[in-house]
Amino acid sequence: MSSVLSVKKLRKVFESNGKEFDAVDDISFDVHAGEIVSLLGPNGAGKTTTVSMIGGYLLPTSGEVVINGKNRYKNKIKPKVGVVLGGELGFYGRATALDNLLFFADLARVPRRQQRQEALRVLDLVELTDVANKKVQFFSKGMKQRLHIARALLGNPPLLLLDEPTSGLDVEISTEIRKIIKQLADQGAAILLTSHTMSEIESLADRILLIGAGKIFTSGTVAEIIKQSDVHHIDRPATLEESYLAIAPQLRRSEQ
Ligand SMILES: Nc1ncnc2c1ncn2[C@@H]1O[C@H](COP(=O)(O)OP(=O)(O)OP(=O)(O)O)[C@@H](O)[C@H]1O
Repeated sequence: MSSVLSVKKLRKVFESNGKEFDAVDDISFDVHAGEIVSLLGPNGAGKTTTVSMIGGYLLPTSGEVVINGKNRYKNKIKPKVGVVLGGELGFYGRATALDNLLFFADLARVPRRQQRQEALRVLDLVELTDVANKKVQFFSKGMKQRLHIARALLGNPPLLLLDEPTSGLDVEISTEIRKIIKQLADQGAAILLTSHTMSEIESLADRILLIGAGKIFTSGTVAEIIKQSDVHHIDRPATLEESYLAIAPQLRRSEQ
C-alpha cells in the first residue's frame, strides 16, 4: 500500500498564560491510499491542531507533512488536500449549490473548462444532483454537510481530512454520510477522520490513533485497541466505548 500522507515528528508549541506547552508533541504516522485512519482522544488532546497543520492552516513548530511525496511546507505548489470542517458557514447562501462549487473549483485549481463537469461530478457523489440549482440558504444541515464534502472532493485530492463530519447531525443523515466516506475510501482516497462518536469510528476506521496530551498513546485496529484495554465481559465482547473509557484517564494532560 502506498503512503499518501506521511507525518514526521510533527510538533506545535503554543503559549498559554506566559508558559509554552506542546499542543502536538512529536507525532509521526502514515495514512495509505484507501485507508481510513481515525484520530481519537479527549478534548484538548491535539487532534484539530494536528489536522490544521496537515491541512496547511497552521504552521508547525517543527516536523514534516508529506503528501504524495511532496512536502507541504517546502513545495511551492501546495499538494491537494480536501478538508471538511463542516458547520453552517462557508457557503454563499444566496447562490445555488452549483454556483458555490464553481467558485470553489476555481480555488481548488480545477481548469476553467472542466469546472462545471467537476462540480456536477462531486454533487453526484454526495447525491445532491437534484438540488444543484437550489440556493444553499434553503439547505438543511445534512445537505450543507454533504455540500462541504462535495467541496472537499473538487479536483479529486488524494487525501481527505474530515474533522467530526457528522457532528450535530441526526442518525439517518450521519449514516448516509458514513456511507459516502466509506465509498470514497473504497475508491482509493486516504482519509484522516476525527470523531468523538465511537460507533462511527467502529464502523469506519481501519486504524485508530489514540492521542492524548499531544502524543500518540497507542494505535491499532478497533479489535487491537479493545484487546489492549483489557476490558472483558463473560457474556459478550467489550465495545470500543468501554475500552476507550478504560484508557481515557491515561490520555489526559498532567497539568489539566
Ligand atoms: N491558537 C491556540 N493558541 C493557544 N492554545 C491553543 C490554540 N489552539 C489550540 N490550543 C490548545 O492546544 C490544545 C490542543 O487543542 P486541539 O483543539 O488541537 O484539541 P482537540 O484534540 O482537537 O480537542 P477537541 O476534541 O476539543 O476538538 C488545547 O489545550 C487547546 O486549548
